[in-house]
Amino acid sequence: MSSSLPPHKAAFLRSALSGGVLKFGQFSLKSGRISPYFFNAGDFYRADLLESLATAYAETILSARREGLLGEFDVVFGPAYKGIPLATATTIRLGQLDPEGHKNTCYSFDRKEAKDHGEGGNIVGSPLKGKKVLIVDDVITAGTAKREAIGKIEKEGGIVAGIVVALDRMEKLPAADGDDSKPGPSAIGELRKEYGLPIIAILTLDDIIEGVKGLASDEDIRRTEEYRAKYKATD
Ligand SMILES: O=P(O)(O)OC[C@H]1O[C@H](OP(=O)(O)OP(=O)(O)O)[C@H](O)[C@@H]1O
Ligand SMILES: O=C(O)c1cc(=O)[nH]c(=O)[nH]1
Repeated sequence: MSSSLPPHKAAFLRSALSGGVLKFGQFSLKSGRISPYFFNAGDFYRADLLESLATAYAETILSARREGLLGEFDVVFGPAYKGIPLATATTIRLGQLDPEGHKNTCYSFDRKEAKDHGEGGNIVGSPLKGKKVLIVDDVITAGTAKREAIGKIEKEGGIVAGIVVALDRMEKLPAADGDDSKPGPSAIGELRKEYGLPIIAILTLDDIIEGVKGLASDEDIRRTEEYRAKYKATD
């Protein structure tokens, strides 16, 4: 493992590789692109992997707070479905790593379909009214799911404080005319501009390429570098 990555990034990358969460090969993305690498946060389902995932999110959040990149928040919100374990595990870990700052931090998540019996509604966990809410999710591909989550939180009276994701793929949005050779912004860049929110990633594609040297094959790294050169966003 390259030592140039900060320890929490290196540890996260190591467990993503050992748990098969980060894979190299040939994968079709939501955008239709064929990618030589894929990161499936849904594969962090084993106790040790989930613990390392929660640690990576919590440490990234705490270090962003220390560096002034992220403001205060009361609630960690995970958009259904894959965001749900991320939000609950991150909330527990924040409380363990920084009890003074986070023993009262809450979690919340949405239902994909509103429940019309029992307690009803489409939010589970902490009420959001008047609360500062941090969204945690796995990746941002087009930004659609994050826009939807922001809409739901604001509808409940919450104030979105920022977004934390596991991976910034650093790639440009697909061009409307299908011509991917033109330069363009990333979905993360567009969301930052649109909402003026801090958006923080545990790992970027640059971190992956740097960190997997010696762990992935030269061929996988070369194909990933080629992919980065082809699709890298301008922001
Ligand atoms: O639209 P974006 O903001 O770029 O994000 C892409 C999202 O799409 C997927 O989730 P999906 O909404 O398919 O739900 P899931 O968590 O149930 O898989 C994926 O897990 C990301 O969270
Ligand atoms: O763009 C996607 O569809 C995508 C890429 C990735 O690395 N991981 C993921 O869950 N989705």
